[in-house]
Amino acid sequence: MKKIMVTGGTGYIGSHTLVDLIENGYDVISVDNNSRSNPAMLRGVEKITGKPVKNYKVDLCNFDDTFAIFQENPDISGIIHFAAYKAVGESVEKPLMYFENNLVSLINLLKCVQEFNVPWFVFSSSCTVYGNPDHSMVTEETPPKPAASPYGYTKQMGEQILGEFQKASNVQTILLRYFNPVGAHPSALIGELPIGKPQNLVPAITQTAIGKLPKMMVFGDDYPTRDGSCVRDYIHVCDIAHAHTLAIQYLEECRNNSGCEVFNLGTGNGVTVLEAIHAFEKVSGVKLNYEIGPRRPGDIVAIYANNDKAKSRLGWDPARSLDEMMDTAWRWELKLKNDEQMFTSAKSELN
Ligand SMILES: NC(=O)c1ccc[n+]([C@@H]2O[C@H](COP(=O)([O-])OP(=O)(O)OC[C@H]3O[C@@H](n4cnc5c(N)ncnc54)[C@H](O)[C@@H]3O)[C@@H](O)[C@H]2O)c1
Ligand SMILES: O=c1ccn([C@@H]2O[C@H](COP(=O)(O)OP(=O)(O)O[C@H]3O[C@H](CO)[C@@H](O)[C@H](O)[C@H]3O)[C@@H](O)[C@H]2O)c(=O)[nH]1
Repeated sequence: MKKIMVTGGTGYIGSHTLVDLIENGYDVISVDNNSRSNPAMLRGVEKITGKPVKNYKVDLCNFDDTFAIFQENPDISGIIHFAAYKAVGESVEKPLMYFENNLVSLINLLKCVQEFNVPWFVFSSSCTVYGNPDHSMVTEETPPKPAASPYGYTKQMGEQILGEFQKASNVQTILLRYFNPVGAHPSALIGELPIGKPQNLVPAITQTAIGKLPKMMVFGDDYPTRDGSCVRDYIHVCDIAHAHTLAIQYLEECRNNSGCEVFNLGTGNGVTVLEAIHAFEKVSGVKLNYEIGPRRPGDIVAIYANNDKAKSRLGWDPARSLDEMMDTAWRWELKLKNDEQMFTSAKSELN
């Protein structure tokens, strides 16, 4: 059984990917310092899969502690590197914190990859690398534009570091550019746990619907789109998670032609903010208290994926609908309300 190290395994996408890897026969370990997540998330992973999962509570910016994990696990076949800070606004306020955390952790990991001859590496990138594109539909060949934030630069630089490292080391590398991951596992045992006031659309919707937030704001309805609100490519987190298993299988079967390959992970459908809200209202039966506000500075007008490459090369089939995304996000929010106790008590484990 191949062993995969998942960094950021107690986070949103990492936890769903642990489930998918285990269900597809991989042995996993997680490395997460819980700086942005709740350790209780792994209990959900264990409940779904029936398997215990070990998390190393280590800051990947600490080289010695990171190295020690590899010494203990010299049989790691691949790394899926999710661990990073991801809040765009915070990155504008604290750029050094973002450059340090997201880049030092990556470099430390790559030094260990070199030392321990780990053959496969999968990196969490983002459609943020395309900036505000000239055409809304982007392919992997669409040239990256200057990033809109320090966070975006960490993803662009991460891709560049990996591209150069791959040429020098021959480590088989895949860069996955996620569009907008949303929703939760259908069991409602794991999902997204935003820290503080949610900045992203779907958690803002579900927290408003449940009454944690009094109302939500639609950031602008005067864009040149079909209803004036911004267009994004929302993609179910379980479909994103499965793409990682497929990426590992792709590397395992030596189908990686160039050594460092990029894949867009989106559904290929552009959805406006208002369409997303209406889909939520339909599946939940809850009328959302929202109002139209001003544009959010830095927002991209419209972007969605051309996902042909991931479909044809990885055999990926992102089949879950917008309704399923909203339904699972809502059921997770309802579950959180009931299980608040579990997450509050688990919070005492944080740091
Ligand atoms: N969620 C999105 O919308 C989205 C979109 C595009 C790309 N991404 C990228 O995908 C990855 C995962 O995102 P997510 O939504 O699961 O985020 P998340 O915040 O839920 O998970 C990231 C995890 O990394 C951990 N972490 C951060 N720095 C660490 C460090 N130095 N050492 C050890 N652990 C550390 C955090 O505690 C957290 O559990 C990130 O790299 C993010 O930039 C996310
Ligand atoms: O309360 C809210 C929150 C969001 N939006 C709008 O909803 C859309 C989506 O916003 P959001 O969920 O914040 O996603 P993005 O702005 O597309 O950014 C996300 O998706 C990018 C691409 O994956 C990642 O790089 C970023 O880290 C991640 O925050 C945008 O038009 C926002 O203006 C609102 O109208 N009201």
